[in-house]
Amino acid sequence: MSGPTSSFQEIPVIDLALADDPTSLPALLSALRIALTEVGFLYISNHKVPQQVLDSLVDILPRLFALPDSAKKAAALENSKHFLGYSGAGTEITNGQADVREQIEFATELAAISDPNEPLYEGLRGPNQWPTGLSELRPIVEDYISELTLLGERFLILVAQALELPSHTFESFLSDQHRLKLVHYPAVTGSGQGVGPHKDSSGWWTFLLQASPPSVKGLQVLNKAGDWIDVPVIPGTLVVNIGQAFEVVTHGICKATIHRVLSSGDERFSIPFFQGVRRDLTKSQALGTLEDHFSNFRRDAGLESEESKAIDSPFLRGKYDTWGESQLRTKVRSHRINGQKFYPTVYKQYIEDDM
Ligand SMILES: O=C(O)CCC(=O)C(=O)O
Ligand SMILES: [Fe+2]
Repeated sequence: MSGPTSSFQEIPVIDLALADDPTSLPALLSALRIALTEVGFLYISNHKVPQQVLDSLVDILPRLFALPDSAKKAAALENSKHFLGYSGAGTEITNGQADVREQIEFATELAAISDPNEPLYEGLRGPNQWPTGLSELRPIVEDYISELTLLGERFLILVAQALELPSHTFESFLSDQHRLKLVHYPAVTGSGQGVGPHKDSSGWWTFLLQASPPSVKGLQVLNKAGDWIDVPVIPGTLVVNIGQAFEVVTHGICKATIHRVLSSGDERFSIPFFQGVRRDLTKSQALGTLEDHFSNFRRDAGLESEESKAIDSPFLRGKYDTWGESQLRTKVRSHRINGQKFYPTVYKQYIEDDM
């Protein structure tokens, strides 16, 4: 199995304030490098996202999910060609089992493309849908997406430096569209699958705000020994993890680590932001751009080659050459009603193509 690269027992906390002083920056970069290459999951503190932007979104979640069904269904994801909107508990399957969570997916606000000459995957672009009866939500979500977009860009500069690359190396991979999910795990009796074990497939990096008090547990990550390690809420931090495209571009040096959420008797809220990869990125660009750097890196770091090289990615395994098409296939497979309705020419092929 390709997974995390070491048997870590806890998730490192990286203090981004160390980047503000050239004398403390090296300590940050070396801690970040270990987190990236040996764990694949980290917390960041002092991330500079304004507290009011975080609080406003966290505070509105209970009211949002308590809206009547009709208000949520006004934004139903199944009506969106762009896979944006509300989906109810049990409609998403991870690892062959239904996830017990309801969620609303938003993205950077973009106009839909109507040019039939554009690739089909450009259908992923498009406007958000908003539930009715909660007009405060839109500015709060839009501010949050703007701030997280900036944080993501700042963070990628540090990641490049930690991996001994020019500071702006990773910018050229970024999409104009990032995605944000507001997630509600209802309380269950006993324990259940909030979301099953998975690697994040939809983005470059994930920045997750755990939006419940520290007493509420649920998120866990898998280490190499096969143990599930808790990722408790640490106030003032965001959890950061690697998405599959980043694993591909770094030739497996940075792993997209497997994680899951267990439901419990406490309801739980969370807010993952998925930094997007440009849809026209091809496999050869993804693999070729930094190939020499990462093969030297592996040798210099003394990493065991076969293990760190094994990359488990549907993007690489699949027959579709662009990130956009591989994303569209993933979305169609998880939201089949949308697939049938909006992508009838490829629906059957994507569903039957198990790779
Ligand atoms: O709810 C969480 O803490 C994690 C959610 C997650 O892993 C995902 O939606 O990809
Ligand atoms: Fe995830």
